[in-house]
Amino acid sequence: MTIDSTADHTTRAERESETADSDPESAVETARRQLQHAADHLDIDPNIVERLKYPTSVHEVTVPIERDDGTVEVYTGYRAQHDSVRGPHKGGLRFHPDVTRDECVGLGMWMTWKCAVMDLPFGGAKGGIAVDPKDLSAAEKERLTRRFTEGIRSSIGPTKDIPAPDMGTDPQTMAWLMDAYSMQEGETIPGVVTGKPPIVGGSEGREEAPGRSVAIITREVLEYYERDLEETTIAIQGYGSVAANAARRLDEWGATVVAVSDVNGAIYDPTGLDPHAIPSHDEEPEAVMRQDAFETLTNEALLELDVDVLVPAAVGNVLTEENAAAVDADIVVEGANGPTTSGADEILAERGIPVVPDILANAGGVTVSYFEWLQDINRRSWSLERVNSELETEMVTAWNDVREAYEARDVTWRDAAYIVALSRVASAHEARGLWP
Ligand SMILES: NC(=O)C1=CN([C@@H]2O[C@H](COP(=O)(O)OP(=O)(O)OC[C@H]3O[C@@H](n4cnc5c(N)ncnc54)[C@H](OP(=O)(O)O)[C@@H]3O)[C@@H](O)[C@H]2O)C=CC1
Ligand SMILES: O=C(O)CCC(=O)C(=O)O
Repeated sequence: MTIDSTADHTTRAERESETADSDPESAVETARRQLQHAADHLDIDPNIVERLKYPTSVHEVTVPIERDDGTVEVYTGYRAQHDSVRGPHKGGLRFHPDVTRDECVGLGMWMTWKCAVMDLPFGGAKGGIAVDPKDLSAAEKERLTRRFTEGIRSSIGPTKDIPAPDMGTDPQTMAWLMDAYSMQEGETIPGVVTGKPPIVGGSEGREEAPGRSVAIITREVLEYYERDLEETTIAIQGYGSVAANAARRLDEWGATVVAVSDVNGAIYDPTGLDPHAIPSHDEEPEAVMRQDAFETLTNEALLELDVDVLVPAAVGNVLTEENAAAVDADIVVEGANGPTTSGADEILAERGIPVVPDILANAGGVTVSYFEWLQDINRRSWSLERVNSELETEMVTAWNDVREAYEARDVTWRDAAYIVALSRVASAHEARGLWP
């Protein structure tokens, strides 16, 4: 079988993009553009690139649940599996009102590159349910998670596809998923999901890992540009799992975190906030704007603060063609997945503002998920010290791989990370033969 991507006709990706012309750029469009951009720097089979623009499969399930008042509400859930040439599909589950099929496909593609840039033996996937978890009681969330797990049960498993937390989900959600799956399979199978509480096979350090990796990569990029972490001001959008942990680590390491935000807006203090005194989203949703603050700002204004480092770590598509010219940070480190549209990427590159991409910066989450999966298989847990020490090693190794690609070619940091990832994925496809 061959995929003819050179013939004079539009590709499926182009046709799909045309239908979404008037909408803001979707995650899958951004992901495809980024893939093509990086592929243009590499001598790889264009058929492999064409194949990688699509998921292997997308599961869509109807998720009816009984609300606490006895009525039934019906939600839609997805699991998009992008590529598994290097190992089982891996990636988070998102509970958020904006979840769509295309978003899951785009986020699943990013997981493939994220696992490859970290050299983990996983492919990429992402899933979610279009729901506002803040509208549900804990019991309703549990019923939703169990019903969704039943819907996707045949396509997940420790050697097939391993979900994990993402926006709107947490260790408790993962424990319910593990229990629902294990009950149906007739045995306890902790390795079906990562990000669980340690008492049921979760790893120490998993929850704070994506934020820790954002902090490690921020430290490395500052060193690369010969900047002192202790003289660095940082604005962070969001205050969830990724943002709060990044803020706390960076603060402990001597940086000055001057702004953080929740869905309602941002707080700002040019002399520095105390990230440990502000409850994270998991500790108390929407708590940021309830803090006493030197100044409050909108989320949009946070992105335009004059700081050394800007870390968008909440939702996607916040840096766009409309505001990229107003970004006043010297460096952007992506904590969220897909915070920068392709148009914004170009403007920031023209302005000489380095953007360190999500697939490297927040990859600590999936890396410790890999450690968790190993611990589950071996039925032996690691200490927090071991987890953090191995995470540090993996992050610095990946940083060095990306830095070498960056120095070897005239490319952006995003292209450099894609070059590392795509080379590994494409080589695996070539070695296995077309088209696993
Ligand atoms: N969790 C993980 O393991 C990983 C997550 N990521 C990515 O990081 C990002 C954040 O995820 P995570 O920290 O887990 O999410 P959480 O659900 O823990 O937190 C989300 C945070 O974003 C805030 N928020 C929600 N909507 C908006 C908005 N429109 N504008 C500004 N802030 C908003 C929330 O505020 P409020 O409290 O008011 O709701 C909350 O502080 C996502 O892009 C996710 O895909 C990446 C790697 C791993
Ligand atoms: O831990 C994982 O498997 C994936 C986490 C995730 O969804 C992400 O890194 O975006």
